[in-house]
Amino acid sequence: MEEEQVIALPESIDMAENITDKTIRIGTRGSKLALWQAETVAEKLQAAGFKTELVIISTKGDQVLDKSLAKIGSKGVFTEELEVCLREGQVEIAVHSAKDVQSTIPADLELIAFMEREEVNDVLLSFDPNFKLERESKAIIGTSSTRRKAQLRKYYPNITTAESRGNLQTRLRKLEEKQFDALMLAYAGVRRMGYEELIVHTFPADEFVPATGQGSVAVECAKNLDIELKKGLKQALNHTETHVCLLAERAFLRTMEGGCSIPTFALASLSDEGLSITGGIISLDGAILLRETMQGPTVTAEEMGEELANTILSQGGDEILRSIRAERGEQV
Ligand SMILES: NCc1[nH]cc(CCC(=O)O)c1CC(=O)O
Repeated sequence: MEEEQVIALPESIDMAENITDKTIRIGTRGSKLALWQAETVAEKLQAAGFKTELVIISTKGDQVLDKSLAKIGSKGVFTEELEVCLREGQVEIAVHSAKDVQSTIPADLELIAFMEREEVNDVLLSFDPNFKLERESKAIIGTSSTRRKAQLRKYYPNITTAESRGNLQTRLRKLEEKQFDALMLAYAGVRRMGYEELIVHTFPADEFVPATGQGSVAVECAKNLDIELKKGLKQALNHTETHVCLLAERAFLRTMEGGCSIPTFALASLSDEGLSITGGIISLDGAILLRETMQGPTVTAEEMGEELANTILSQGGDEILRSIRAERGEQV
């Protein structure tokens, strides 16, 4: 006897039709790099069947260009206004450079995806193709990052740095105007903007360990967004390997209570043996560098990040943090 054929529509198809009915409004900053990131997210979502719309939102980090980030205050300068829109339901998701996202995000919001990471290195750009960075170089390098300044002071003691806040186009204009000889940036942004031909030096990531999250794009949403929709978005956007690495790095940053204007750094990577994370802190003058590497199974990513931070703090990292905060007149 023939078996009766029951053709049940798989639940997932049903669900997919439902969640893709709604247009996903994507909140983004308006800089060229931010738009590149948001468009990449939109393309991935469209490939998964979603309809998308970009909503451009200006942040304090875009508006205040005459102060370094350390002076504006490190918390959420590039993310706060986007988070307000998530909360008020004006957008379903917000897209950020993972590096710009605070280590602890507000309780009513969550990070649902980290996109596949680009090469993590910092690079130097110059309009002079013969520009060479040597250990004794006396060049002026444009950067406003406390981490990059401190690392330069350690490894290139004769270098001078000059401020270079603003979006990548603004910084390139400053380079063009010869406000400095070379401009230091994350390779990820340079690549995404198509400025690779100006690269004259690539810093090795073991000396110039990047900032937490460098090279990855983070996607944030309100916690109370429809759970099936969240699942669908995560499936379309999240890169599992990058996610694991960022969990470890972000746990490190959270435990260090660093924020983006403190010269901490962390970089995790995956291999057959599991997860490896290198991280630490450097004093502003580059004189004291604390850096450690830990290895372990991927399931312990967050614990490893925390343990690494506690190790660094107990080796004198807490002292470095205290003196940086005291110098800035913050409460210690
Ligand atoms: N804080 C600015 C910022 N946020 C993300 C990037 C670059 C792209 C990335 O790392 O994802 C940059 C510029 C830079 O550091 O050169």
